[in-house]
Amino acid sequence: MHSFKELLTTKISKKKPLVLVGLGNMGKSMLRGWLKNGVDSQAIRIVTPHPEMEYMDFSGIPSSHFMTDPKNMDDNASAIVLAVKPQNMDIVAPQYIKFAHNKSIFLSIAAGKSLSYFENIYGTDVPIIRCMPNTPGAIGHGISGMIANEVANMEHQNLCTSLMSGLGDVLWFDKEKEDQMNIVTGISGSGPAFIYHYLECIYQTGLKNGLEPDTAMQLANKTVIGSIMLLSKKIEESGGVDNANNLWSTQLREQVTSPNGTTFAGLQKLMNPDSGLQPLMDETIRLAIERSRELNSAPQNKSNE
Ligand SMILES: NC(=O)C1=CN([C@@H]2O[C@H](COP(=O)(O)OP(=O)(O)OC[C@H]3O[C@@H](n4cnc5c(N)ncnc54)[C@H](OP(=O)(O)O)[C@@H]3O)[C@@H](O)[C@H]2O)C=CC1
Ligand SMILES: O=C(O)[C@@H]1CCC=N1
Repeated sequence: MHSFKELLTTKISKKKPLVLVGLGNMGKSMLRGWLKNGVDSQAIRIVTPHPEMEYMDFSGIPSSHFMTDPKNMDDNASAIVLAVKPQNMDIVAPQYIKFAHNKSIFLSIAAGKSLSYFENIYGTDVPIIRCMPNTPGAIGHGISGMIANEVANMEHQNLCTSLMSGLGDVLWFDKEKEDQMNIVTGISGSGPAFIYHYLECIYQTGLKNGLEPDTAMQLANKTVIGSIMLLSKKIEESGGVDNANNLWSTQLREQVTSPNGTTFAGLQKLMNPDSGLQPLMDETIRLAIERSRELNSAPQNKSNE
C-alpha cells in the first residue's frame, strides 16, 4: 500500500507523464504543489497559450515540456488535468480525446462542468474526476471537493487525492450526489472572494469614518488575519476538528461580545435574521451555486455574461 505522496512518484514517470492544461492561478498552484510533493519535473507536460513566458518560472521543467497544444504529445499520460476556464472547455477538452483511448485519468477543476459533460466527450469507460479546489491552495491551506465517475476506481481516486493534496485538504463526495459539487463551489471555491470582500468593506467603513487609508488597511487586514489565526489555533488545539454543535467561531464571537457593549450593538444589525449577514450570505452563495449549475451547459466564450 503506497502513501499518497509515494503514488506521485510511482504512478507518474517519464513513461507515464502528467499533463497540465492551463497554467493560470489554479494551474500554477497545482504545479507548485506537485513539484513540492516530489513529482519528477521531467515527468510533467504543460499546455499553455504562452509557454515562452511561463517556463522561466519553473526552471526544473525542460522548456520543451511546455507547449501550446497537445498535437505532438504521446498519448501515454497517467493523468490529464484540465485547468482552463469552463467557457473554454468546449474547445479544449476534445483536443485530449487521444488520451481517453489509453484510459488516462481526466481530472477537471472547472467550475460547473459535470462528470457527464466529460463522459460525453471521452466516453463512460474512461476514469473522470471532477474537483473544486480554492485559492488558499497556493500556500497549501486550500480545500478541494472531489467526485469520481463510475469507472474511476480507488487507485484512480487515490492518485487524484495525491495530486490535490499539495493544495491542502481533500473531501470526496458521493457520486450519487454530484449537485453537492455546485454547493462546494459556492461555499469554498468562491468563498475566499467573499471573505476578501468583507475585508474590503470594513476598510471602506474605516475610510468613511475619517481614518487614513494606511491605518484603515492595517486595521482591516490585521483584524481578519488575526481572527482567522486565532480560530485556526483553537481548531488545531482541539485535534484539528471543529464541533458542529458549538463552533469555535461561535465561542470566539461570544468572547468579543460584552453584555450590552459595542459588539453587541453592532451584532443587532449583523445578526438580524431577516436583514443581517445570514440571509445575505444565503443569497450570495445561492447565486454562486446557480451560476455553477448554469456553467455546465453554458455556451463557450461567454465569460463576461
Ligand atoms: N480561481 C479560482 O478561485 C478557482 C478556479 N477554479 C477553476 O479553475 C479553472 C482555472 O481557473 P483560473 O486558474 O482561475 O483561471 P486562469 O484564467 O487564471 O487560468 C486559465 C489558464 O488557461 C489558459 N488557457 C486558455 N486556453 C487554453 C488552451 N487551449 N490550452 C491551455 N491553456 C489555455 C489561459 O490562458 P489565457 O489567459 O492566455 O487565456 C489561462 O492561463 C477554471 O475552470 C475555474 O472554474 C476552481 C476553483 C477555484
Ligand atoms: O468564479 C469562478 O467561477 C471560479 C470557480 C470558483 C472560484 N472561482
